[in-house]
Amino acid sequence: MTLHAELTLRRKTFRLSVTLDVPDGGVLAVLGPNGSGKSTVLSCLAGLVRAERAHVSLGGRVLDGVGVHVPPHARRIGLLAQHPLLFPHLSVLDNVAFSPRCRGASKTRARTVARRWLAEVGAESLADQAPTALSGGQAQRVALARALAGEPELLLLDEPFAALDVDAAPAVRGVLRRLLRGGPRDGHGGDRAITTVLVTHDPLDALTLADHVVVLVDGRIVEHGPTRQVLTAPRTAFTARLAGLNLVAGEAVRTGAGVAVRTPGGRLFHGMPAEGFVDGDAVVAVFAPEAVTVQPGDTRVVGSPRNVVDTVVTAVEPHGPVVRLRTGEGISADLTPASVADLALDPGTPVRLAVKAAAVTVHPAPESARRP
Ligand SMILES: Nc1ncnc2c1ncn2[C@@H]1O[C@H](COP(=O)(O)OP(=O)(O)OP(=O)(O)O)[C@@H](O)[C@H]1O
Repeated sequence: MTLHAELTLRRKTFRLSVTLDVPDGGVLAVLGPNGSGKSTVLSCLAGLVRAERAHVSLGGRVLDGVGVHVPPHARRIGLLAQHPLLFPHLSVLDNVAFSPRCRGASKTRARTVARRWLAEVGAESLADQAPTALSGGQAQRVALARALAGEPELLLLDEPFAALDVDAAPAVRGVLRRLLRGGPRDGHGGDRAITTVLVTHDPLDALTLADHVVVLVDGRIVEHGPTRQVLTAPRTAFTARLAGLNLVAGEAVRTGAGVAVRTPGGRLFHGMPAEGFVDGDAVVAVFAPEAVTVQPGDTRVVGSPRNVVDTVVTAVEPHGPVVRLRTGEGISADLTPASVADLALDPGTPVRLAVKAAAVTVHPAPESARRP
């Protein structure tokens, strides 16, 4: 079902103002720093929190509007939170059967539906267990089965892997990926994917599960678009950090071959324009930590890197097979452990960073950065 939502809410100093659209069967990821309003958006959609102004419709059915506020249980929305919150006094099977029972199914029919959904999430063998006997990953799979057994028209996922340990998360992630990407969804063996809003802190989950993403900062959407596009060409520092990219913001200065970003401190950062700019446009330069070469602070630069930054190391962190160096200019660089040892890099070490202009892409800054 197509979701359209316009939500406005004020809470002391926090103000939320968002518009979301998710096509039928689409998966929208909501990313954002702590306190940016992600959970509030889900609570409003679920009907648990009432926005001051809301227009929410699902497949044309108005859930919130002028004089309309459909209560949570009548919305046909499934919610999966970080913690499974299973009913401790019911068996696994009856936890899942609870959803169809709420929709009026007989006990026998509800249990048949529940068994089918437990099989869908690979938990059929747990049917007779008590929730207290389950591991975190098992309980989350059962909670997912319960959310889906109600045949919701919209699925809300609030950091569904956040409370799982590293061993349990991949299995639940795999189940969700399969379910969100097709598979029996409508209770009658059809293969319609369910419209989903996923709140996550993990860019990989956004990339593997969601078609589109919105980035929420301080209750406002600062970036939106196809997931891969937003995460490979971030426009805000938050998204760049999340995507593991460097971002330098400033105003455009056209140069002979390309464009440079003049930072508020007056530094020029040369790159390749992603689109046409005029001088003074608000822009961001984006480049990968692998594109940054690191030399001792007193090195003469050889070759033709257009961007040279003298700074100091602030942190040296393991990052998969490489070491990520953070520096005083907010620029990160990836090096091999051997290079870090050769260069004797520690916090406080002066370094000279170099980045070729060809490795830097310049994008327009988001609308919010243009406002005074
Ligand atoms: N029950 C509440 N009463 C008052 N203020 C609240 C309540 N819940 C959240 N807030 C405030 O509303 C704002 C948005 O919170 P919300 O939990 O939606 O953010 P979030 O993006 O989900 O954060 P996180 O990633 O930490 O879960 C924050 O300023 C928060 O302090």
